[in-house]
Amino acid sequence: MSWTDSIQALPEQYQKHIPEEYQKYIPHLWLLGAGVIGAYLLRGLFSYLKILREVRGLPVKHGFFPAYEQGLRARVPHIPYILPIKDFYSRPEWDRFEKPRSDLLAYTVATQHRAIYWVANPYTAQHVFTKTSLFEKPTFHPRYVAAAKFGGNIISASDGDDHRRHKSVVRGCFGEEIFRSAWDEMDKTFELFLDEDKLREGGIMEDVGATTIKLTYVVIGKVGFGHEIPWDSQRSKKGEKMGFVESYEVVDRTMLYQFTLPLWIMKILPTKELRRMGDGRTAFVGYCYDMVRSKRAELNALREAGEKSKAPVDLLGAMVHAQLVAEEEARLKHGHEFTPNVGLTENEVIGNMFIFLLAGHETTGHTFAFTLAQLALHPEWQEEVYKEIKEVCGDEKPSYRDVHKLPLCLAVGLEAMRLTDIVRQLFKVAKEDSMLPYTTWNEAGEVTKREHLVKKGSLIYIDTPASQLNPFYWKDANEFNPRRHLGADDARASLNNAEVPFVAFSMGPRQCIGRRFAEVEIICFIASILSRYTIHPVPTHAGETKESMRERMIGSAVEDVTMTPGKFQVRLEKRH
Ligand code: HEM
Repeated sequence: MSWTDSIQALPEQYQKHIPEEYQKYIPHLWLLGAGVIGAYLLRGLFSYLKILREVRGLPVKHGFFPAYEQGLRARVPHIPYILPIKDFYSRPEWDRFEKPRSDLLAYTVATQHRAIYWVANPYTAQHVFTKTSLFEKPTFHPRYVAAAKFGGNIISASDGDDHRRHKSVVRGCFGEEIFRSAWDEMDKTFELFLDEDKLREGGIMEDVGATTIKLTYVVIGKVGFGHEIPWDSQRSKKGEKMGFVESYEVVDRTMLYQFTLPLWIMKILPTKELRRMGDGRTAFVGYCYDMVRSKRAELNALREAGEKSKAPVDLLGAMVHAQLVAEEEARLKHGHEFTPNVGLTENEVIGNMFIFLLAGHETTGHTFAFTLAQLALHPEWQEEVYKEIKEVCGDEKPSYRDVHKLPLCLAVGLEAMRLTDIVRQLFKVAKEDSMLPYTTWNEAGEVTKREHLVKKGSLIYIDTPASQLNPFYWKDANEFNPRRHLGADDARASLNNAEVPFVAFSMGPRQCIGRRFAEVEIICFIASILSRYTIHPVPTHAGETKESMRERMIGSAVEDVTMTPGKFQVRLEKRH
């Protein structure tokens, strides 16, 4: 029997469903299918060989699937060559670069037809972030596609016109009034926390990560959406429509599902939890639309009455306000009422509010937790910060007017973030062929500066945690030393004054637009807590070593959407 006969013989049970006159084509279909698969494999092979040539000269690791995705790599098992998690991810993060003695690594991933580079050099990172003619944001990446689910937004916007359009409105949100509001709300929420958790006179802060995330969540609820969020969660009765606070809480708690599952899946699958997620999303989006429309009507009414509106003190109001300003400017420029394509659509305003909720509190809440852990382990820095607060505020309670005078309060937060980076993976794609600088070193630690030719289309992953632990750039990289963020004049921590480029907020035109907002929250929180309390670790047994406590408090953190602290306690002792 020839091989075509045998192919024809194989799917016999299916053949009877196919009209007889077409049965003779079956072998051709098989051949066509085999040809398509063969062509795909051949293309894969050629592209793989091309990539191997491109990455020659660098330490290279191979894998079949992209086993480096944050949120995935800490959860799935290591399967050599198929899902080689351990080749792609290490803790401490610098280890992966230390062993091959290079702060630039290359990966080939069979399912991705492009070279992939990992950067752990802060200057290379700065180069990639700021050379916008050479590198751009890969908005095709699933992370950004998912983030656009609730409406186009600044984080998912492509570099250039689209990003500029979003930024022109979103930038308008982050003015002095909003920063003051962030301070005042953080201050109020800190007092609420002391009362609710009965810690006014000191005591054990039970689950530090869960508490600090609540603090920033309450603050973004008020400063983002203008709503008072209670300390404890709310639940509507069966059959009742969710109120804003409950829907906000449901969406926030299930953010990963909200960005990955379509609404109809949540509605049809018969699990209570998924249906609750879907109901939460529907209610939350509805409230956002109502809020945007009523804010717009309110501000428009003021404009028509010829009254000047006050700068809003919540982000949603500020965004609607900034949108109206963009439309007004276009009107003045073009001289007519109709202003199409100016600023953001209503859908995009909602999309950006989701981003504020996503980016605006988990990041800062986790930073607070790691900062408390570092301070508990370094009482000497608590005293330094206390001295700064006393010199600036005396016996007065720290307030927003002191925000520029408390650099060390901010620097402890930045240093905790350097040692435990929060966002962790930042991506770029090469727009052109260009040279990427990097460093190698020999056994004796002698450094050689090199360059590697990166071809157009390659993916560049900035490994922010490893960049911030690179010992060839950061002096005593594993030491907790907040002063390294203050610059030579020991003055400002916030103006990229660190001893080498600090990449936790990214850099260049796509750097974190909420950075100052986060910084104000950090300064307020640290000044509030350290002006009144000293912070202490809670050992599990007498004589527990500092190393063991560090491991429990910081080393137990796991990667999720952001770096998430494990459960640990600290003890607050009231100062007298
Ligand atoms: C410690 C706190 C924070 C950290 C570590 C942080 C970090 C980052 C990083 C690394 C990026 C770049 C992301 C990328 O390129 O994919 C980013 C972007 C962004 N962040 Fe933050 N962030 C923080 C707080 C905030 C806050 C409080 C807000 C808003 C209230 C915010 C809003 C944003 C927005 C809107 C972007 C997109 C900027 C753009 O693409 O132009 N972030 N953030």
